[in-house]
Amino acid sequence: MAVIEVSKLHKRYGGTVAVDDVSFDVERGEIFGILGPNGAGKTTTVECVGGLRTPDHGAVSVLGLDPRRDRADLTQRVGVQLQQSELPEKMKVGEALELYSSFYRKPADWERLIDDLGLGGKRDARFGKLSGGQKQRVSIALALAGSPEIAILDELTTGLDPQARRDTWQLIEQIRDRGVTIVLVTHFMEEAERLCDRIAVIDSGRVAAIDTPAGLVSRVSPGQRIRFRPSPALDDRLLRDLPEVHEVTRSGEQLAVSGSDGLLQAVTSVLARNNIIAADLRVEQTSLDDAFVALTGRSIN
Ligand SMILES: Nc1ncnc2c1ncn2[C@@H]1O[C@H](COP(=O)(O)OP(=O)(O)OP(=O)(O)O)[C@@H](O)[C@H]1O
Repeated sequence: MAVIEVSKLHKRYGGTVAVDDVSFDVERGEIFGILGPNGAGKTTTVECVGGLRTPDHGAVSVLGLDPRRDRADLTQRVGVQLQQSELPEKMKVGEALELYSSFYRKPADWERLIDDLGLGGKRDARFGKLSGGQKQRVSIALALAGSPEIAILDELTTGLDPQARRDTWQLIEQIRDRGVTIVLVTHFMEEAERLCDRIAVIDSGRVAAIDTPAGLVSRVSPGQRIRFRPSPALDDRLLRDLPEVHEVTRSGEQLAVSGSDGLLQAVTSVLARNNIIAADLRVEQTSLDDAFVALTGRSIN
């Protein structure tokens, strides 16, 4: 059952069209990713979903409610953690959670929440003294303070080190396991691939595709890519002439050869016949990065 329905959403700021005819549905219980580069319109989209912005056109329904008209009801049922949510530096973690919980009709047990989020020892710590990862945990805790059915999390792991990012991913999975539907805005491929059940790829305000991570990857022509350093150096034409080879690119001494199934065998046979050793040989499968490039014509970064 869809808990969020967005249809032909459109929003412009002066001369900039930020969101251009965006449509998608989010099913109950899933982690739905909104993936795109900076400026793609992701934040504007989720702000419209959360009732924080008014679309110019289009329809948004969240748990059957209109986010603008029914804002008071919606805030009781949808937790929003937006980019750069900052608390006063001197505020203590426990004070912030207690205050936020008081806004809700059915608040979560905030003491348990801070324990669950690994912040038990930080209850009396001031927000300004926390690490980046701890601040993110507090902002997740605040988004969950009202026991929401849906949590909207925007660029949650930007600025975190790889370990803190992985810890945050685990947390998000735990939150989903409790039955909360999650909308996750991100520009990290790995994050989207690891966490999301489905992803809307957004570029320049438009939806380029919506699918599971595996479904997005399978839209790109299936094939293989191999990388190696030929020793001695090799004339690229030997490889380009093979029917299995689509493309040969060179970066310094390293060659990247992409092509269809059977590529590895065809290339290694040519190398063996010509007494060429393939040093540092790696075989790569098509990734979400490749899918993104194929869908949008450019890399996310
Ligand atoms: N309040 C605003 N006033 C004017 N332009 C805005 C405003 N907010 C966003 N924009 C512009 O709208 C476009 C979409 O911005 P938005 O923040 O929604 O994208 P995003 O995908 O979330 O990017 P980021 O990841 O950098 O936040 C950008 O070109 C941005 O500069």
